[in-house]
Amino acid sequence: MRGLLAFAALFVAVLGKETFEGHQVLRIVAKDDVQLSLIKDLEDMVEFELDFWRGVTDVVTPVDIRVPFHSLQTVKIYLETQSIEYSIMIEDLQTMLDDEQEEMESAARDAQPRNTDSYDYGRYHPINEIYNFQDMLVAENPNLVSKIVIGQSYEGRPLNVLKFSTGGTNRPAIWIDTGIHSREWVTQASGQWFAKKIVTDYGRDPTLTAILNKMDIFLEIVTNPDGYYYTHNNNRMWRKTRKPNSGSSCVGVDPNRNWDAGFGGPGASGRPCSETYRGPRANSESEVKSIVDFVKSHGNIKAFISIHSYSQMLLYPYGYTRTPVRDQAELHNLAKKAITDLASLYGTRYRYGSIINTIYQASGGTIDWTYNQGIKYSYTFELRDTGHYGFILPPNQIIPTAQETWLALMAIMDHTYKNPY
Ligand SMILES: CC(C)C[C@H](C(=O)O)[C@H](C)S
Ligand SMILES: [Zn+2]
Repeated sequence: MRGLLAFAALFVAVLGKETFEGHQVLRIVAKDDVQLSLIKDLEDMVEFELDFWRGVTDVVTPVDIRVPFHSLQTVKIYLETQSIEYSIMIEDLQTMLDDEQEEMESAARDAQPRNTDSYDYGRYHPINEIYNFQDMLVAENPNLVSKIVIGQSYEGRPLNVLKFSTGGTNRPAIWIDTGIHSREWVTQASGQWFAKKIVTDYGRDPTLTAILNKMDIFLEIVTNPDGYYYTHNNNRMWRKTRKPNSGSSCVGVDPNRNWDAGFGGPGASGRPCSETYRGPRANSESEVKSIVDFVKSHGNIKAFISIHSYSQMLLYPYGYTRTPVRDQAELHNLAKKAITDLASLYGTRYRYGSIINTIYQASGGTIDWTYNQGIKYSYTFELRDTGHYGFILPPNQIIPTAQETWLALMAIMDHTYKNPY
């Protein structure tokens, strides 16, 4: 096995594509708070190179950790000697990634779609295909869709935002972003489906038509383009931006810890090698600063929805403090309505609540900042699944995920439309 891994390391060195032979994802369940803190201690054992797919929340919520082969035995002994229960959620990550790659390669051999009707929404697309999709959608719907570039990523890729508008000037608006964490592929895929759904349903669905006759919708599908490109070409597990950190060999900042809301407080890391590294200062990442500048210059955004995966949760502020938001009751009730609508399609069950009470403390987060900007209807989704596949959700779940999520989005957008403020 070690010989194979040495070869894999060589393969990475030569072709620059990280492989994950022998990596396992462990699902760890703490019995009590003592065990929970022992699990949390693993976060600081940097030599294990652990990747927390789902962080420490509370005793009842499992923690999912990707453990590289070289740390597996030590980590399992650490858990077993403390009688901490764990199961192996993914036996060999590379096997799953090989299946995913095979599906993508066979689909990529199909002819390139000539329009957004023949575009395959049921598979994962590389960044150039998503950019082409955006341009086709705009060309096909010139009276409804336009593309604005709100900035550039660190590596110089355009930060494209699709604007859906039926006229007016600076109308009250709804913002949706997907893919700010690049490895959460079901979100960018769902974002493409949402874009097509909007142009398909306008003029047909009375609720959406009413919304778009009075409000605009902004949709940023590839919110972290450098990271997304990197997941396709170098490291499928990449989450952060791709800007180098001075003084460190580790690259990237967590773009969901880089906002000026409780920035630098508990719930983010000051270590550049951490997956939740907050960055040297708030808005240090152009991918974040570009949205900040857009929100401030627009000044009339009424709902802000940032879409992640996985865990099946609908979250509202705050993440950085236990202080409830002023509009907690309304946001809680709306979240309940939204997840009820979501579940009505396929029975997918979501948890909901404030970030800090439902998942874990997270500082410098997107929707904490947008809420503090006065955007009352600020939500974070965590799409499918609850961990069986995690970030490697099979493509046959893309469309069902997008369809059910759309029902929740419509609930939030309709409420925003009917409750102007
Ligand atoms: C609001 C936070 C807790 C969401 C979470 C994260 O950024 O860690 C994503 C689900 S990855
Ligand atoms: Zn995320």
